[in-house]
Amino acid sequence: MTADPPLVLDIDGTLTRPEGWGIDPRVFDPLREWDAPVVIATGKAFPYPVALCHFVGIPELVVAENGGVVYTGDDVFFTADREAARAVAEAYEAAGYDLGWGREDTVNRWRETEIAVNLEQPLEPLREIAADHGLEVIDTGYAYHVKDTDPTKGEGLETIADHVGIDLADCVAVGDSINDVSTFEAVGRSFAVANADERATAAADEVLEEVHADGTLAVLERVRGT
Ligand SMILES: O=C(O)COP(=O)(O)O
Ligand SMILES: [Mg+2]
Repeated sequence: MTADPPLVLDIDGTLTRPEGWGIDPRVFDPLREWDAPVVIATGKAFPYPVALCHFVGIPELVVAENGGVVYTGDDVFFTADREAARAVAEAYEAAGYDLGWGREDTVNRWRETEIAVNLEQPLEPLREIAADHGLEVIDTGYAYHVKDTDPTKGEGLETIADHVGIDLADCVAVGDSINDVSTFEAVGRSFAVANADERATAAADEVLEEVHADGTLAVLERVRGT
């Protein structure tokens, strides 16, 4: 007997349309019909992956904010220090810079543990201020994330796997950037889409020929029922 393997999917760069932004609608049906848990592991703020699960129509199994927030479907865990990230944002703004998302900033408004900065903003002062506060800055290709070095998507995934009772060795992960490396290290099989950055490409078991959701859809075809 064969069964679909549990999935661990990144959002930006992985479920996106070939042009790089917006969820590709072709992923909705296969994910809703997937016969095993689907974990969404993202750098985005907590409400975004929850909403994605809600609208796809799958149980909410979520690693958000690069591991800073974990939702097992029953319990929420916060595993990083919100105050430190907020202090970095304030110091960056006090130095005359801007997070770059406009006045109402819906990118950070509901963030609980880290801060995201628009890629068009200066990186070096951000890195320096973050380092002064003991935090790191990672570039996902979609934003700079000011975060604790400690929690990762991979650790968040372990929490969910324990709770839901899935074996990480059975899991298949797809991702595109540095924040997916810890996921790739945690699971049995990992795939980097063709648009992935160097770190994700080096960490993945396999690098796909297809970009974005085309890559993810190709993986679903291959691993379905295996
Ligand atoms: O929030 C980002 O910068 C990237 O998000 P992702 O982890 O879903 O690709
Ligand atoms: Mg990504």
